[in-house]
Amino acid sequence: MGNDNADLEDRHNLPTPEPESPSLSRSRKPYSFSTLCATVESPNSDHKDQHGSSSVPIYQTATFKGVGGEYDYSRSGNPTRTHLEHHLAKISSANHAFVVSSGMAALDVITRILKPGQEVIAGDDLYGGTNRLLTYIRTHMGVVVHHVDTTNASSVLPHLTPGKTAMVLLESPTNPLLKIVDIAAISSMVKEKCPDAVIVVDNTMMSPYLQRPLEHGADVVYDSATKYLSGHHDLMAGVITCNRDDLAKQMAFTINAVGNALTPFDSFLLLRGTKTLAIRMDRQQSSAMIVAQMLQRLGFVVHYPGLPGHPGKEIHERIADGYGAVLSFETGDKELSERIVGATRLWGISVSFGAVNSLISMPCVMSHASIDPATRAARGLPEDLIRLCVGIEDPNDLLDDLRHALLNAGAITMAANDFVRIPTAVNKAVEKLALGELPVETTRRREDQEWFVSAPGKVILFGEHAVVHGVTAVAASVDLRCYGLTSPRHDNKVSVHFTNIEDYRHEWDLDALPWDAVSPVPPGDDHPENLDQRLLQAIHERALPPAHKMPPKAHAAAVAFLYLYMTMTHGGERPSFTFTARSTLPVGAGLGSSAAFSACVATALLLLHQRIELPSLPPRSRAPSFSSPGHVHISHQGRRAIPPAIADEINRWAFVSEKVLHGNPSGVDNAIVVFGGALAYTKPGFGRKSGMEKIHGFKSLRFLLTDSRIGRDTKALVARVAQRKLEEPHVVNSMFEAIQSIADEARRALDDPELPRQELLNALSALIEENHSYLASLGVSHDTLELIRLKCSSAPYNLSTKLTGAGGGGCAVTLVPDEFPASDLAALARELAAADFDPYFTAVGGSGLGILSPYDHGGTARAGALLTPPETPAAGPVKTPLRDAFAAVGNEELGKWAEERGRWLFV
Ligand SMILES: Nc1ncnc2c1ncn2[C@@H]1O[C@H](COP(=O)(O)OP(=O)(O)OP(=O)(O)O)[C@@H](O)[C@H]1O
Ligand SMILES: C[C@@](O)(CCO)CC(=O)[O-]
Repeated sequence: MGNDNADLEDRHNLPTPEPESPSLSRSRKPYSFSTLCATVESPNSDHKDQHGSSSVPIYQTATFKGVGGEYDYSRSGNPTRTHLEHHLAKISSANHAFVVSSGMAALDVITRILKPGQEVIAGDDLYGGTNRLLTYIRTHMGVVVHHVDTTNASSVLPHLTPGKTAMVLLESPTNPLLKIVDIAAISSMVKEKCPDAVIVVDNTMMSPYLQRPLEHGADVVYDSATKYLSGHHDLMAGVITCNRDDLAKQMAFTINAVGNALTPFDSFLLLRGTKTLAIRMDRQQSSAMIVAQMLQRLGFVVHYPGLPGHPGKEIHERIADGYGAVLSFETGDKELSERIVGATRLWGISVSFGAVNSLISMPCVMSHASIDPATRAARGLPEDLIRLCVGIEDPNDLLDDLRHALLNAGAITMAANDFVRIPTAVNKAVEKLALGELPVETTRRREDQEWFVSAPGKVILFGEHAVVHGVTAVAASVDLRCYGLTSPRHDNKVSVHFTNIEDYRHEWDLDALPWDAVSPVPPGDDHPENLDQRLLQAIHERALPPAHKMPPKAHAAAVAFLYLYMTMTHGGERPSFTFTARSTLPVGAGLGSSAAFSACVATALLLLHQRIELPSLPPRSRAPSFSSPGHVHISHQGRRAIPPAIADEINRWAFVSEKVLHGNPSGVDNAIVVFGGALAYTKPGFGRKSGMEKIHGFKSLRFLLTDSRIGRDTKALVARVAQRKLEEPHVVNSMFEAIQSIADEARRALDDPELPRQELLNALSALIEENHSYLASLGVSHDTLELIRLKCSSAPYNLSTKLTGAGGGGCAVTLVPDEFPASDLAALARELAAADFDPYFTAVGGSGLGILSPYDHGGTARAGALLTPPETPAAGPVKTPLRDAFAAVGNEELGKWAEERGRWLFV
């Protein structure tokens, strides 16, 4: 037994120390959630480690020596646990946090607030263990428990009895049906009628990263920390947070009295797990969305609040910051579900969720088996329900394994090179569709609305050409964009309209396309590394006029469009629409017009072929106020409105289009135009660390871009360099090595916060000159580019210039120092224009790919900005509210006009 004398007991009533975290007291901008997670601070100066250990030590001791110290017995208090509790209070924005031995122990502590005769209102779709404990307190403690459908906030009202209702227990989203409860609405309703009732929320499905119910009226929140908070399924723990001192005091008493506080070692493990909560959760929920989309596409009834048409989506987005990583789906047949679960290999069959590894289960036979079948049926819990808890594995592996399991179990089959669902006797999805029970959004065809997308161009500062051969390139997006608009047609035709290329139009009868030559890529799969030559040949020979009979640029663009259209087709769906492209970028001038065009085509086709699901608007709870309706660039807390998994998918398909247009692209152009900002990009397969890294400090730089107006062909120039490398490998390779050093040095300089500004600019200028001289030696400069260089470098300008992109004409980029006089810049621009060049001043490092949100009915969108309204019947007259204006608006106004159409979601 511990020392329970009154004095000590008093000390342990409120063991959570007052947070002295700099994040709370500092006057600077508060840290974002992931930073708070990763930085564990001492609760107060008494807890500073004497040796300065950077990880909180495990005080693996039951007792502490001495009298009158802060700690005496680990049941009552332990330094490792104190650190953990302080950390959890900090990330939960709570005044008090307690950690106990499991999530159920947390609920046990909370329900001990109740007294016989009092009443509890709880949801009817609760976790089985919660249900079991509530049944126990009902039968053993004389507490009355009402189960109501809390997804309908007003269902709580009839059971609210002042003086009797002591607790309202909520869970959102519910597990396993992912129903959404309006925590905020219920809280205010309860507070009004029964101000003494304690509102308790089980937040396990979300974790404090995605939802903090204390901010929405809850009094006490608990999490099973066994799940997301720890993340590794290597401990059991429960967390209780609250702001009310009286409740905290009561619960602290119970924890000390019953002795269920978390052990020192588990406290250490949990603290460690919590540090990576945000990063795990980001990955897990983006993969969950991909899995949910695939299952929905196959025709299963999927429960996931991130899917359009989910009944609680809007409420959830108001309260939470993400959709979580648990979803469930119905197959229509319990035995089929059992076969599916048994056939997975990567998805582990297990109860629980929240770990880094993915799990699959059937709630009715596992986690919810403790609820009797009749009650399950009464609460609408389908016996065939499969729950998926998505981990951090590669999403493609997860999709692949699930598809195999569905295939092996006989839930889907392969037809016309695509997976399709095999109807079951009790195919609830089909029944619901037939009965019109599914929400309109789910049933409305994508092609019946207009989709408006855009992508920026790019400027390569260092490493073009060499990047194709494995050298790192440094590049940034430019603020000139390509726009793509799809407008519905109902005549079984698909057409393209390239306004920048002689206003070229072409249409195809969908049935007349060379379908025999296509090998579609199933949704979720990657396009093979090499292009399908058979399809390319068929497109050239059977789908388009000979190249010399149409503008060559339009020919190339049409081939890329059709190649992607046909390769993405699946499930026999062939959407009929017009794709219109317009660009404020000069086409074929080295500013990535092809990559921007490719990204627009890829995005539009992924949407129309239902291969990506557009996220709805970012949750509003912590979103900044959008000063401009056109820029929902960062949704909130540094997370963006288009999730990384979707951006990756768009980037992969944009790369395929680039391959069609360019032959052997490095991938840098499409990466920049999709992800925006500034990147150091290294192509994989050359023994160097590949991938992309964000570069900071680029946005503040100013550049002048000058179009030489000499047309050139990137494909031919890239091929020329490859040929030169074959002929003189030593010479060319040593130039590539030198360019690699230039890129490395530029990155180091840009990343060095201590480097004085002037030194940075001097270093970049020297590197620009050096890089250009290697490109000239590679044979990709041009007389006009040398003339531009000469003009810029002569007095009084003295500016450094290099070619950018493929060279051979196209654009030059000139670094403009901060203090460069505006009058000189204007004079230089005049001089360049007089020599028949086109100078551009454009911002760099801005937004990447954007999609005009189709969900924004009203909001900040201006009147008339709606896309096809929801009531448009699927087969009704074709509505194309954007199309005519898009084609007609002047080039100068295009960017502004696009911005004003509504709310843009960006990568
Ligand atoms: N707005 C557009 N409409 C239709 N096709 C376009 C458009 N913009 C670019 N393209 C396609 O991309 C091709 C231009 O690619 P190219 O690589 O030669 O130029 P770039 O992308 O501007 O330069 P770089 O690749 O060096 O950055 C065009 O020939 C055309 O096929
Ligand atoms: C010339 C090149 O390096 C850049 C074209 O913008 C080609 C590529 O990277 O694909």
